[in-house]
Amino acid sequence: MSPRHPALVWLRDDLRLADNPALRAAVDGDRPVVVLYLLDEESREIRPLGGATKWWLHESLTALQQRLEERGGSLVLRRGKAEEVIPAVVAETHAEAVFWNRRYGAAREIDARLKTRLRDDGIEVASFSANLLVEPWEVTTGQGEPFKVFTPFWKAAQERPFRDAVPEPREIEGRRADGDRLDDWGLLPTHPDWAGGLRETWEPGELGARHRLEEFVEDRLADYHRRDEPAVEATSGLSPHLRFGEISPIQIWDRLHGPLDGGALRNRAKFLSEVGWREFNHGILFQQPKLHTESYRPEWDAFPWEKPHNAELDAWKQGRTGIPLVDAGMRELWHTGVMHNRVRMVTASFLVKNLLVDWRVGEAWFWDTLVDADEASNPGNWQWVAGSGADAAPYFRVFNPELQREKFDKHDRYVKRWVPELGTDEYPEPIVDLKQSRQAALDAYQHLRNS
Ligand SMILES: Cc1cc2nc3c(=O)[nH]c(=O)nc-3n(C[C@H](O)[C@H](O)[C@H](O)COP(=O)(O)OP(=O)(O)OC[C@H]3O[C@@H](n4cnc5c(N)ncnc54)[C@H](O)[C@@H]3O)c2cc1C
Repeated sequence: MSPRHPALVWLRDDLRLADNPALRAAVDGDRPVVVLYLLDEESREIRPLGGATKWWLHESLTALQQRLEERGGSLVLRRGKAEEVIPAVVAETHAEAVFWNRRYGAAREIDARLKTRLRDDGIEVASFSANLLVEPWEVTTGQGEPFKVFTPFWKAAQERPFRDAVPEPREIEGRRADGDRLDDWGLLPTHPDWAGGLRETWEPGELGARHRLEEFVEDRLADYHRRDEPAVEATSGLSPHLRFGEISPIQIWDRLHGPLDGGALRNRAKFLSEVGWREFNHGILFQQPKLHTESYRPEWDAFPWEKPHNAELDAWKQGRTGIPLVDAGMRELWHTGVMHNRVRMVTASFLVKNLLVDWRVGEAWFWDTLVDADEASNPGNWQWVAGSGADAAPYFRVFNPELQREKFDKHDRYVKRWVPELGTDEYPEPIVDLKQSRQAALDAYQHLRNS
């Protein structure tokens, strides 16, 4: 009998066994399966991971490796340029098929080129919808154009039929191949090890994602109407799990349409609409793959940003601006790898509007420090705050961090958690006058409109 040739499953932002259409297709094909994760920091279309997402990736791959092994599979780790490594692994393993789940940023150009090349070599290649509820090209206006405004987008998206979740394989006929040792990739910080707060906060991996979803639905969804209050634990904390595809939005959707009690049921639509913003941002990324470098609305590239003042920028990054809500948020980010959504808006607005720093500078800091940093939602939201994005907040809407604090953290519970020295001599004076800097921002905006 001739040897059976394997199928290669190339995992990217889909580090899960359940509802993984590419993995499922390979297992169902009655062939041995090589499961590969490739760390590509070299291809032009790839944006290398920041420090916090590298930490997460290490932990998530460790968890995935274990789950694959429990089912008879294994995880092959390779590093390098996708267009060199994938054909090399195909050749080494004599794979006759390659499967992957789609991505939506600039890297899809790599996928398109590889698909053509492998097919030319006689390899079966298939890509799957896995990480969004609907494919961006399926949700269009009556004129067939992509949506630029969230509300009609989300309405149209929900009218589309969603795919069914696919079951997790119970057994995998794994085929081994040469690969790297995860520890040799150096994804974890060492000197200094700044990841203590991340370890305290998170359980990366598919099982962690499932626990988080279940715990949210059972304990916190009923409070989701208080999601804007940073001291209340009312949101899901699912963003990094979604970022790495440890859980799919279809799994979330299905769970939210399963058993729910009254309070949770009342908040379901609002919660799902936030998941809808993730879809919307991916649609925007699909239209504009250079979302982190170019303004979605090109006229914004003429905005007169100030050259960042190093001392001010450091104060912002380190949470020493003398503006309590901004400082609390920036410290939460450094410690936990996330920041509450409302506080993200406030800290971003402060940088872009009160300090007049180009949104790209803040986006890059978040990219390095957020565990949920993703190519669509990070630049999409920064551009939303700056005013240059799709369905963006108008530029003249400058968040007043003191009013936001009064409204959403009335008793300073959140601020005091992160800024315990508030009210003592140790706490710095504000680095800018909020009123004057707001006016300077409005003047700069007027300049853009007149130009
Ligand atoms: C300046 C700025 C930068 C941001 N950068 C990111 C980022 O890199 N990655 C990221 O996932 N989110 C980003 N967000 C959006 C949002 O802050 C986080 O998704 C949210 O705080 C995650 O917490 P949660 O999972 O508890 O959210 P929940 O309220 O429980 O929401 C559920 C899910 O919906 C999605 N979601 C919620 N709000 C948004 C939003 N505004 N845009 C897109 N998706 C959303 C997330 O996947 C989230 O996990 C950013 C927001 C701002 C203002």
